Amino acid sequence: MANSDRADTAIAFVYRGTFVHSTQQKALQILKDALLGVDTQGKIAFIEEGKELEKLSQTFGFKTSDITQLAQHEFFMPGLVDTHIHASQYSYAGTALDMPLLQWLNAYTFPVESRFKDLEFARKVYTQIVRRTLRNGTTTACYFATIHTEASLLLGQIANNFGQRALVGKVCMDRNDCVKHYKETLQDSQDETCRFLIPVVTPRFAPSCTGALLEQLGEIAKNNNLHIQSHISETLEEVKLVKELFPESESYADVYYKHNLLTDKTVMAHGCHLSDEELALFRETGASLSHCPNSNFSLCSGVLNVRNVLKHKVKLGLGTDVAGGYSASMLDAVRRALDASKVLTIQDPKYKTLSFEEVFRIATLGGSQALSLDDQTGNFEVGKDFDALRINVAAEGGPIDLIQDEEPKVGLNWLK
Ligand SMILES: Nc1nc2[nH]cnc2c(=O)[nH]1
Ligand SMILES: [Zn+2]
Repeated sequence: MANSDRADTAIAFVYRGTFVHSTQQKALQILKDALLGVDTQGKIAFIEEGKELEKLSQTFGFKTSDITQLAQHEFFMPGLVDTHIHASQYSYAGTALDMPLLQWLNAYTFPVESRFKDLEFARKVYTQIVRRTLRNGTTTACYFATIHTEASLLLGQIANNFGQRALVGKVCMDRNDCVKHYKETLQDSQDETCRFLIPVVTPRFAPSCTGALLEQLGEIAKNNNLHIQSHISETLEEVKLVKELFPESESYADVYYKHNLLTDKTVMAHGCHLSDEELALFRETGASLSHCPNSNFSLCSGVLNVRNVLKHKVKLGLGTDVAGGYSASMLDAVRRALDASKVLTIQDPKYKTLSFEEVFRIATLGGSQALSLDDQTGNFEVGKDFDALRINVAAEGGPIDLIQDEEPKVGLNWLK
């Protein structure tokens, strides 16, 4: 839209100062002394250099006295996007990390998740996780809830009340031999997914679902153009199990592909052990991956080769994967993603370690692309929602000690 068209929309806020974000071309762009206007719909009306003030105030009809000036040590950045987090597992985050995935699910996860039929318990945990992630700077989250529809709806309501952009999945699973009461019938899973208002179609992962359920979920997603989320190739043991359960499929990715669950609105967590052929299938279908390094280390699952994912041009976001990941902070996910990349460099010195700038992009713009929300959020482009964090690196009592007379640097320490 041209500025002259945008001028028709009333401006609600104008900010002047430093803006830090990512674009397709630049992993990290720092715009100093920029002017950003937000219209009454919360959308970015303009972002231009400060020297354009006169022209902008005439075009958009705001007074210079209306401008909010950021302080020297403040900047705006896009809200962080957590592309994979189990809201229902928050109550035991930071504990129970002494087993690999399949045993961990049976020993800790399923018993806790089965408690979410109790709406008061659900309200308590879901309120805490939404509050906590917002405090950590997560403005968009793609949540797994549990198999309980009412509690899953409650999570959506709580996120909405707190102003967090949330995709919420009622977990679907009609196969669970370990905690026998924590599963649904095929019919219930299908009916309850349809009853759920803004669902992300959420088969837990292939081992928890019969082929018949995967088929139904693929149909529901297709007929309603819905987002889809699940897990894939997190551990080698899981990959082997999927081979046994779905012998007719060529690969783990093929199981989802055959059931219409790999689409351009699909986000799959982990993918540590995907082959190049499977990555090519992701690229072809437009499906994306959520990299969850804290979880991958904590459950000893594997190390995702992010360079290879990017080389295959597969959309990629970051996830905390609470409670496989022990931290609900996306800043932690950024740090762990860098650690994971360094592990690969230690193993093979020719491996090009990810830069901080690249991981910043994956945590913001990459996440919004992975969730197919990049027309609304992810960076400061005109027409997108103004979805931002105002960072003050010199905040009273904050975690950073500034060295005087130095230019503020953008690094890993701006959020705690
Ligand atoms: N990390 C993780 N992996 C899974 N695979 C299937 N379910 C889960 C889960 O709850 N957490
Ligand atoms: Zn997960």
